[in-house]
Amino acid sequence: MTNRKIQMPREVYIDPGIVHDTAEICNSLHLGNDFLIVTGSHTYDIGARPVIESLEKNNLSYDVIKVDVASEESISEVEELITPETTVLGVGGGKVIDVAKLSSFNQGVYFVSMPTTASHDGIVSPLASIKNPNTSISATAHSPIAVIADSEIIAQSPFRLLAAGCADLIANFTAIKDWELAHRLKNEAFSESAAALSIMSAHLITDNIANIKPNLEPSARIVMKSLFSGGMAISIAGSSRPASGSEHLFSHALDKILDKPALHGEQCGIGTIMMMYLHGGDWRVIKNALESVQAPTTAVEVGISDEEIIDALVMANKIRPERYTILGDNGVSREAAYELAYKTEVI
Ligand SMILES: NC(=O)C1=CN([C@@H]2O[C@H](COP(=O)(O)OP(=O)(O)OC[C@H]3O[C@@H](n4cnc5c(N)ncnc54)[C@H](O)[C@@H]3O)[C@@H](O)[C@H]2O)C=CC1
Ligand SMILES: O=C(CO)COP(=O)(O)O
Ligand SMILES: [Zn+2]
Repeated sequence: MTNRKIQMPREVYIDPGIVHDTAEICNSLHLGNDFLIVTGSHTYDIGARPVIESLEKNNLSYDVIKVDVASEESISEVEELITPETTVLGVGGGKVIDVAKLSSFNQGVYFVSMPTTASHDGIVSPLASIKNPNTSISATAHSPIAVIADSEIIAQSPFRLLAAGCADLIANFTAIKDWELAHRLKNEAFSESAAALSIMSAHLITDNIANIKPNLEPSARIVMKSLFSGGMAISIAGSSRPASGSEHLFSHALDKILDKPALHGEQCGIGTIMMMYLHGGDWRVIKNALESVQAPTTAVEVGISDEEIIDALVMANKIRPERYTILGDNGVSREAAYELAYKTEVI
């Protein structure tokens, strides 16, 4: 069977306090009695505790594992705890959700996505970004059976994380330009509906910038809804193409170079400014939008040196050679990379 399927979550909840209804929601979906909570060291108290309370109140059994990196190793550790009866609950940031998503997919069991913040657009997507020492892959996994996003928990998460989520969405503007280019130059399959949904998701942020503020539930809801529709675009495309282009390759390159990378969305946002310049678009509009949501736009703000920015720009086209972007087959020269970062005020 070669037909491509589009997967979507069956139920999506974006509500304040919804985490306390985890057991009721799982019961209504007939997800059984055995749960594995995949969470992180920070997110255990914030997100996993109320989940545990809900499961215990309803006499559902559970196990807990904490993971902090999205690597093959953490996926194997989680898989060891999964039985055919397990439903995996991924409670945390992007890395936790990717590990929960891929380990449950590998073991053929259901997965519920429970974000504790709105920092990335993988919350509902069927793909998992996995990093190993030499590779950064976008692995095929599955969509969550349900998304339970507690907008109160998300609103109280550090605003830097929400700003990163906005930047990950603003990156869609250059990701779509790259995808269109690959379609025209390399005949790569292109989905009009996925592209339109991706751009609409980015506009949900740029059109609502004045309403995205710290510690406000309605703000968290706007960001979460935009990440949801951005994730749907990835589902329709069946690849991260609508949300990941040259700006993401730059971010993946930084992840390889840096001991302590900045947030995924922050790096992608800075990459979007520079890639919009390369596309001949209005990079200042991107910079202003990022500034308005308090996302960083310069290397200094994220503690990255000029040299590391240049290294990442030069390395970016080699990260996923099969993903054609404005960086072309040969990438940018060191001199051009310097000009690019300098002219866009990144360095
Ligand atoms: N599967 C996909 O389609 C996508 C995957 N990604 C991946 O997601 C990852 C990036 O996700 P991030 O969430 O930025 O990184 P992350 O998972 O490392 O989380 C960032 C930090 O936020 C903390 N955090 C989460 N919720 C919190 C809360 N409520 N209060 C305080 N701290 C909280 C975490 O503990 C962590 O220290 C990357 O690995 C990226 O490649 C990003 C976009 C799409
Ligand atoms: O981060 C993503 C979309 O925002 C997914 O990207 P990658 O496929 O490049 O890992
Ligand atoms: Zn991203």
